[in-house]
Amino acid sequence: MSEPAGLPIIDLGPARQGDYATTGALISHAFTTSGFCYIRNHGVPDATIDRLRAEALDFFHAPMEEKLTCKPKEAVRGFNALNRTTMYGAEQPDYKEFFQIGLELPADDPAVLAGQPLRGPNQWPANRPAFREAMMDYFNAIGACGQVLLRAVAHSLGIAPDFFVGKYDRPLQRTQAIWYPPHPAEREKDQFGVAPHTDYGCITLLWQDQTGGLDVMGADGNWIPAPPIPGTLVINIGDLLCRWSNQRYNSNMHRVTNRSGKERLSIATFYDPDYDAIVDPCDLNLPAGTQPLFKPVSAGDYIMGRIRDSQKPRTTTA
Ligand SMILES: O=C(O)CCC(=O)C(=O)O
Ligand SMILES: [Fe+2]
Repeated sequence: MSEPAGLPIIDLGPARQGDYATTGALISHAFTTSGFCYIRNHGVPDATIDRLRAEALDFFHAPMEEKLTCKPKEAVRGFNALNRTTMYGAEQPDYKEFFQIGLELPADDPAVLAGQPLRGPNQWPANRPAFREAMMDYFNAIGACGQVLLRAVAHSLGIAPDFFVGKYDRPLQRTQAIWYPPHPAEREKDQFGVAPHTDYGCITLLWQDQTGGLDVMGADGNWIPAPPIPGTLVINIGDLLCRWSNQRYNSNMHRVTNRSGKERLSIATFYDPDYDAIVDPCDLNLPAGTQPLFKPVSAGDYIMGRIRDSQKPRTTTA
């Protein structure tokens, strides 16, 4: 398939071999314009994706009582039923279910004991070892891809290739299997799977099934479809990397609708740094004479603030 307008398909192969220059230049172009690109040769095996897809669908098709046994104890891990999140300014909560994991830490890990947000053991369903294995396999494989991307991004900003990976010792990686039932006909007009939003963190890596439904904001204010392209992932940057780069990189609006009449599955990974990583534009090779637009902030505090905001109860007009 050819490239959708404005959304280049970038080969990650050279970067996986340690050549960040070619990939870095292409990434820099994509991130300074639409903020989105596709990548191929991403290194996540097809078998890893296929297995997770099958296991995740099986889980989402299970009775609600079973899914609710892994209701999140804290903000992020486990099963989230329909309507759990609302994007800022949206009229309706998002019409999606999702199951989310993060870095697996034991209950007696010091960060967990200290009550650090976004840390903890994952909430797994009791009798689904294959789902658990498939999620963990994917989590590790997509994390490895994220590391390569971080090196290419660092190169593209003119800083040492290891700058970001040095801040991803115990990353706040959140991987979600997201299930979008078809929108109910009576709510089609104002209903989104995910309402228009920008992502919160640094880099998002997305696999999507063949259904379609993701749109990205074009420079002219019109939505550009970002259809599934076999063998690729969709990559975009979030608000934290936009801030870190002093707005050289664009964290762009996007949305999901599912009017296909069928279910849609995607697997999104928000690949973000250590909780205490300090995000300071001054560390990212600011061009001479440029003033930082943002004060330093801790990655975890920033992301947690955004997650809490998305989960606030809202009065809806519908
Ligand atoms: O499911 C998708 O295609 C995108 C989801 C998304 O944008 C998000 O969860 O932030
Ligand atoms: Fe998003």
